[in-house]
Amino acid sequence: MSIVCEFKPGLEGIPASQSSISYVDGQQGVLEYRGIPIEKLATHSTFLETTYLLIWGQLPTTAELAAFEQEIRYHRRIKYRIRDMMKCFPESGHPMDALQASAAALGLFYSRRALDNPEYIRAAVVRLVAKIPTMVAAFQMIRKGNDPIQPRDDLDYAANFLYMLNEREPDPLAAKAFDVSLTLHAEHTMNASTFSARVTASTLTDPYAVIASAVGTLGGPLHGGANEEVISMLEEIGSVGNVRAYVERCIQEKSKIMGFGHRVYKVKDPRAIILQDLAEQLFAKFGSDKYYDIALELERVVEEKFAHKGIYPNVDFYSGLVYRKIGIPTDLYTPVFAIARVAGWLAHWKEQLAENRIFRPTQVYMGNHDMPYIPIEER
Ligand SMILES: CC(=O)SCCNC(=O)CCNC(=O)[C@H](O)C(C)(C)COP(=O)(O)OP(=O)(O)OC[C@H]1O[C@@H](n2cnc3c(N)ncnc32)[C@H](O)[C@@H]1OP(=O)(O)O
Ligand SMILES: O=C([O-])CC(=O)C(=O)O
Repeated sequence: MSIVCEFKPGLEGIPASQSSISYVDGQQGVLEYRGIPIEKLATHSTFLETTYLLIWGQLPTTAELAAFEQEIRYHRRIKYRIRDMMKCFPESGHPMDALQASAAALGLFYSRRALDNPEYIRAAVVRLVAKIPTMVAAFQMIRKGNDPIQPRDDLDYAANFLYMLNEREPDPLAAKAFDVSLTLHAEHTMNASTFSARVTASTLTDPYAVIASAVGTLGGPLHGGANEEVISMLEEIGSVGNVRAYVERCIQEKSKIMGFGHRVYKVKDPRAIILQDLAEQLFAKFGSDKYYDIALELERVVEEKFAHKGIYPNVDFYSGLVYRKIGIPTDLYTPVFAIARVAGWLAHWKEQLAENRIFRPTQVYMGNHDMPYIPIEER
């Protein structure tokens, strides 16, 4: 019996799972993790506390959080074989490709699958949350010709990453802004990379393969890769006076304006509002950014031209301006997004395992039937 159902390109509006991890109301601009509004988490929580919330379903007690933070600290280091492997990567390679390969390589060391054992799940969560930032920072050091910087146990998660990246302790405001940005990027319902993670998880493969497949999906310019593209676009526009002509050219050529539009949000992304505020706090302390005025004008002109289509800044629009002020190189913006989204991917991995059925959708076949086989000499 064949079931006839309507094909929806990009599976728009089709539920791919039941989930209690996060919630988005795209008309009202609401995002909640486990029912808690993102604004509250950005103000009161930390990335590691939020990670715990996403993965284990409730906010940790003081003791639970301390134990989790301690485990993460303990597992931050990466094996020398992983560092040596990274030294063989071409310096010109994109850091997202380096991260995908390195995440997959973790499976070589820890691939024993005990997916029904909560201790195995916790160990995999801890290793991935702890080691992904170390791998991102290590590739940055290695491609500059330096040895990776060892993590520092006296620094918290965000400050330690910035330290490993720049070889100096970050300013407290920069570290705080980075931590908030990680919280904002940690999870977002059934986006492309999370869907990819859940499909991979549903085959009961190891969690390192799950994360590697999600990293590969996040990198595309229509998804997490847009944060890097936004800065290239602001560079190309060059001045406030060029903004209108740039938008008009995009309309004429039917090309996408990076950092705008979203499958779910039809208003300004609530995370973009918080990121813009973070950027302004950083500018107030460390001086403004010449691209900020261009970004503001771009937002104004896009709203004028596209409000009827519900196209507003998404999470990728202002994040790059925050990262630039913190001193993160442009091609690390998407790996930094991945550091955060690992939390959401792992929450979905765990949720998928709890009620697993392998993903195996169908297709609408558009080809021919019963075609003749034409011998090669007659073609
Ligand atoms: C973390 C994240 O992944 S956030 C998203 C990051 N991606 C970007 O910023 C890239 C730019 N944005 C886009 O490409 C899209 O808005 C996406 C991929 C985010 C969402 O795509 P979809 O839901 O498939 O929307 P779709 O591409 O069908 O666009 C719907 C309409 O809005 C227009 N539109 C959507 N986004 C944009 C944009 N950024 N610039 C110009 N027009 C746009 C489309 O041209 C289309 O117009 P039409 O109906 O007249 O043909
Ligand atoms: O939800 C989406 O489609 C894209 C995404 O990951 C996000 O906005 O964080």
